[in-house]
Amino acid sequence: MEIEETNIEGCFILKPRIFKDERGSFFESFNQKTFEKLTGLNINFVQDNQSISTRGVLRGLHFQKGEYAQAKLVRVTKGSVLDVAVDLRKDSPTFGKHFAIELNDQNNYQLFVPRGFAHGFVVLSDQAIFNYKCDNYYYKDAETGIKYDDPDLEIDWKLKVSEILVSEKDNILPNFNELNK
Ligand SMILES: Cc1cn([C@H]2C[C@H](O)[C@@H](COP(=O)(O)OP(=O)(O)O[C@H]3O[C@@H](C)C(=O)[C@@H](O)[C@H]3O)O2)c(=O)[nH]c1=O
Repeated sequence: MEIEETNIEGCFILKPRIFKDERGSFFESFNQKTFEKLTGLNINFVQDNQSISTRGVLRGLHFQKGEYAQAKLVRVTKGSVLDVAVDLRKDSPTFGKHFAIELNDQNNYQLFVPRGFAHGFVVLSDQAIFNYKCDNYYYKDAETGIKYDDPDLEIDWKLKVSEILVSEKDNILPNFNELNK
């Protein structure tokens, strides 16, 4: 496993060591000891999630408020997505900036998104299976987010607007500036 810190402090790309042989391939998708050694973090993941989506589906940008905030370790086990993490830490030099990366079933990269971020992804392949670990439980009443096409965030989602499909809930999320009032 190799690790790369992104332009946003605390946000890491994890690149697994993939063993290939005549049968196929193998990699460790999570190893607590390695994760702690490489990130220097002591995170206790308590929930694993999976979603399946078709091309153009955009889930996000989501986060849970206050004490319900979640750090996430995200990856794609089928297909390809553009994954985006937006820094919402008010004291951060990269507040309001985002990091975007293509995660797919070829590179098997994982993105670690700390607490204090909004997170979302759009599916670039016909279908994608998205898997992630969270360090805090889902809590419906704490759910919120930012509208994916927020003008201040300037995220390039790589697809045409007409190709993007969001849930009703995500379509009425507030803008970034409303959040900061
Ligand atoms: C996220 C979540 C949803 N649900 C339920 C609520 C709802 O009925 C159904 C679908 O929920 P959503 O529409 O919120 O699912 P989704 O849009 O996939 O939400 C996820 O998006 C990505 C980008 C994230 O970062 C995640 O943290 C999470 O917010 O699943 C749970 O039971 N547990 C959970 O942890």
